[in-house]
Amino acid sequence: MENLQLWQRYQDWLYYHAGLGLYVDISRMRFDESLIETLKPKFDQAFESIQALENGAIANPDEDRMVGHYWLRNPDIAPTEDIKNEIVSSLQDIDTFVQKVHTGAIKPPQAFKFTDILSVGIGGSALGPQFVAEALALDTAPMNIHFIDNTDPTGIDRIFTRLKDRLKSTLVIITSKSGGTPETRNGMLEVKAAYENQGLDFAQHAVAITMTGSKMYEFAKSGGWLAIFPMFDWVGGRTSELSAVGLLPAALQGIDIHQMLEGAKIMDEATRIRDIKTNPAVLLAMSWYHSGNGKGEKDMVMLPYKDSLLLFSRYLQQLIMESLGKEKDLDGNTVYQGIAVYGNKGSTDQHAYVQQLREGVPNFFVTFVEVLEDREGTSIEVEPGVTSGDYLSGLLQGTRQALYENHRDSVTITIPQVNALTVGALIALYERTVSLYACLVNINAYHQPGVEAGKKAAASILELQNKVVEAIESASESLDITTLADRSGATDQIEAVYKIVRHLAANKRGIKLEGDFSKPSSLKVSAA
Ligand SMILES: O=P(O)(O)OC[C@H]1O[C@H](O)[C@H](O)[C@@H](O)[C@@H]1O
Repeated sequence: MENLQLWQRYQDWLYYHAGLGLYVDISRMRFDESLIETLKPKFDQAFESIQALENGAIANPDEDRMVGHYWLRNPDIAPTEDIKNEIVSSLQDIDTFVQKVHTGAIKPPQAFKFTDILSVGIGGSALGPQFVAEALALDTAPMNIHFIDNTDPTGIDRIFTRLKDRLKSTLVIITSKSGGTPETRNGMLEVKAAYENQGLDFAQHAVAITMTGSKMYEFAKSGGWLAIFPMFDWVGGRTSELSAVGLLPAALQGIDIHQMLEGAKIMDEATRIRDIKTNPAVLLAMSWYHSGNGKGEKDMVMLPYKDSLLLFSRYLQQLIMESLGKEKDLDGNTVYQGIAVYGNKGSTDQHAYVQQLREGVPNFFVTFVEVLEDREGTSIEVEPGVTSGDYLSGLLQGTRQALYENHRDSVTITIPQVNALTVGALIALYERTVSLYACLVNINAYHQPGVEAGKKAAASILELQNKVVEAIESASESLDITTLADRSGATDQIEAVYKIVRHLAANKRGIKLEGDFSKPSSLKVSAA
């Protein structure tokens, strides 16, 4: 296509939201108008099911749950008065609690004020707060946030080392919707032990965000923790950033959570419009559909040209891949759906893998995120008439063009600034796009049956570990791995037994492993 034709296509397809100053440009996706005709009936159906969802239909049949993250930013549309009140009072509780923490009305026993936040959670209970902290928290924030989002002892120790003497002025937020996620439970127990080791009263530092009645809820309640904020049954983990999960840590960092909610509310309204060309989420869903042929054949490379948006792609990885990565469609057919998401930031990634994007396997489309304002204040000139920000802008344009010329498509989202309003809007834009796309390809975006398999397998490995240790302790001689597996009642799980003893031996857990490590069958195991 000639440049002038492209310019026309750009104008024909440009979406602009005046209130948010947000643009969506899909002109560099090579679809033709016939796609609209094909997709129109599917979109009509999608609008119906999304409205039903917003009205409180059971949208997650597996878990018999409503899906209500849209109500969080507009409680007036909640399906019942009770739900509306829950949302409003949770928000008030957050505001009050945060104000008291900031003024020192709620303070740790051994310091004047809370200075830091330690957030313990995983998946949807970590990714949103991490993205928003990176995007919006200032260096002058009233409190600094740290995350434990894994059960990695070294990772946990690194945080303790960083906090050192500040543990006594750190507020710990344990976030788990289910209240039963093992990684989060472990993180909580590790943090609790660290407080006790320093002679500090953990309960006076601890806050839980979880569903009422969960294991974590009972633990926090019986332990007399500072506060418990509710996680609602009808908010999924990956769409929970605008519930207490994201709002409490954000507000503690001095981020304007009301603006975040406002941005999301405005975007929700914009993406309710039942039209293809004037609904930004429809434009994105259509682009995804076109690019991957409705089967996720192409990966989504997220390239925000702004350091503060570095974690956007990581956040979207869960939102998109956990929602869309499904084996079965709603009719039970095997479909293997999904869209793979990766990316960090531009222009940095241009010096890493853009070579492959430009010339290698054409199995992706790019989403550029452009931020118009370079910085607050003026910039120096790095060359006559040119600033660092001009470079960033030029590199984005250049990469978009170079990719397009080589038949690599892209979408570009442009925002005026990274601020609470636009971040809230971006979250809502992608939440809605995921909902719409899931309807287009006829899958349930709101369950995650595949996640359970790994969790169950891990639990059975830990059970086996206990049997293996018993077998070693009750043996009077050293055992080879085959015999050990037999005695553990796990003859056919010999590889798992081998890996368990290798791990225990590496961690001074009272087990000795001897022999030729390149030949596992030669190894002898005994109690150390
Ligand atoms: O918040 P939690 O209940 O601890 O869950 C944390 C995460 O657990 C699982 O991996 C789910 O698949 C995620 O969707 C969820 O965000």
